[in-house]
Amino acid sequence: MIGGDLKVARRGLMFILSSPSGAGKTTLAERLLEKDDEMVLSVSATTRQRRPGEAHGKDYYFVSEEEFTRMRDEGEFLEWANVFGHYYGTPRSLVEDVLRQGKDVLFDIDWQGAQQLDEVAGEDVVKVFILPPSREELERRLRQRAQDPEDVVQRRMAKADAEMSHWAEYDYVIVNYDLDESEELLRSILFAERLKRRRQIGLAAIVKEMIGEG
Ligand SMILES: Nc1nc2c(ncn2[C@@H]2O[C@H](COP(=O)(O)OP(=O)(O)O)[C@@H](O)[C@H]2O)c(=O)[nH]1
Ligand SMILES: Nc1ncnc2c1ncn2[C@@H]1O[C@H](COP(=O)(O)OP(=O)(O)O)[C@@H](O)[C@H]1O
Repeated sequence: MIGGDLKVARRGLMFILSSPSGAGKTTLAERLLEKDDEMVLSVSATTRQRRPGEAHGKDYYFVSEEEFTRMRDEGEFLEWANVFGHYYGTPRSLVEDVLRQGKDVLFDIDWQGAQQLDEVAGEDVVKVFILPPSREELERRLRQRAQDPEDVVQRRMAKADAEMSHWAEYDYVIVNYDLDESEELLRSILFAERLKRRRQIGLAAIVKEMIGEG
């Protein structure tokens, strides 16, 4: 809901975060979700291995290639892509349920997923690209995270340029220098997008009553 005592319903939005691996999108997504009860994370299916500390059904649905293929062929994904040699897909059911409630869905997906969602749900999609301050800092963060073996870190750094080359397809870009600052910037984008006139439902009738038009 929006505003103080004035309760205006709204259309839920599809809030997409993309970035090269290590730039900070997962951390920022978690911070956004912690403090916002009108937003739900879209949990993707993936064939990549679970990292230490990751939980099935929370961070991802970790599935076999066979299961992923079955889900894809049965149309269970809103979008899917092969990223860094593994499959990732967005299950359709949760997204549709959350949007129907007028709540927002947060997506941590790559540029391929963002393109596909844009095609199917354009005006409900808001896309934010997170850039690292530099390649050196990106590599430092990937290593500091210590969730990937050396060969994976190298592969993800090699792919970073290709990922970042899609920055101009996004509505907003945040250079993630400082986490606290980036979190506030991201939240300000979200709040502004929620207040867009075309996302608020029933305003015409409310204003009409307020200004006493016959
Ligand atoms: N298209 C698409 N990309 C996804 C999905 N889930 C995760 N990704 C992307 O896949 C890439 C790898 O994700 P992950 O293995 O968690 O590594 P991370 O980027 O280091 O967090 C990232 O760019 C994610 O945004 C999905 O459902 N669809
Ligand atoms: N602004 C920042 N300054 C320093 N470290 C950061 C910043 N943003 C993220 N990190 C750290 O960088 C690592 C990668 O962040 P993560 O959210 O996993 O990136 P991604 O999901 O984009 O791969 C994590 O250890 C995270 O705590």
